[in-house]
Amino acid sequence: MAGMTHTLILLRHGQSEWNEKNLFTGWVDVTLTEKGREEARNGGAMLKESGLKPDVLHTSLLSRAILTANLALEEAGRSWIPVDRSWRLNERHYGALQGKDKAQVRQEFGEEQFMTWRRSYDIAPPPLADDNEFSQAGDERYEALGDDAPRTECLKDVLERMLPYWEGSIKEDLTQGKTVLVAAHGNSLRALVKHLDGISDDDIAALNIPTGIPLVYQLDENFKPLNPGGTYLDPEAAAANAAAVANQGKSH
Ligand SMILES: O=C(O)[C@@H](CO)OP(=O)(O)O
Repeated sequence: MAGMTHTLILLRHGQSEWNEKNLFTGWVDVTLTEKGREEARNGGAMLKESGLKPDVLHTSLLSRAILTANLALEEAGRSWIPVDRSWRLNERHYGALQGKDKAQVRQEFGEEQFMTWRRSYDIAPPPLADDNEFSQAGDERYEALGDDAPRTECLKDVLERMLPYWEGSIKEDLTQGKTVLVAAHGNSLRALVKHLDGISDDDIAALNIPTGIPLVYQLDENFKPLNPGGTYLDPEAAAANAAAVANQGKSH
């Protein structure tokens, strides 16, 4: 339909137990802290207040995104909407860094290596061994992936595995005129935002997504943002929270 616009809402999960402890998380399935639950409910209240009404939800297979979406939608009075979940929306697999303290990694390997692992576009941490306590090998939710299940990922890998889901399931819902809510993770959402806004491989390093604050995109008929960068429903809180994410590993 000519002139058709689409509404896409991105929501990063609220604070997780490992965000609080400052540990690299990736595919480890940790739950939300009480603060994270509160952030999720606040995000839902912001949605309600804005008048935006998600018609369909897409989440990763990780509990922190699922729980965040559930709490936010309950608050917004829309728990009933249909849901689609995919590993393609999962957080970046953090390889051998999963379970490690960010400040300790920074201290041991230095600022440059730490930031290369955290924010470079195409350099992944070393792979995580299958017998590591934080490995997902053998986790039934990834059974269908077989040997293709990642053991580490860089942001480029995340973008490449996320795109088919964006191009397929999400665009399909948007094309049907549905308001789509995507509840996912810091790095899977960075990948999606990079794609939507055409951010360069270098510039994406500086972009951080805050927890629990809905980021709304209005897209034109070619899925190009009419509001580049999207619009946070609470821009002030989003800026402060994103700065805190950027500085993780620098304290304690
Ligand atoms: O640990 C992780 O999985 C991510 C998100 O919490 O961290 P970072 O912001 O360092 O990429």
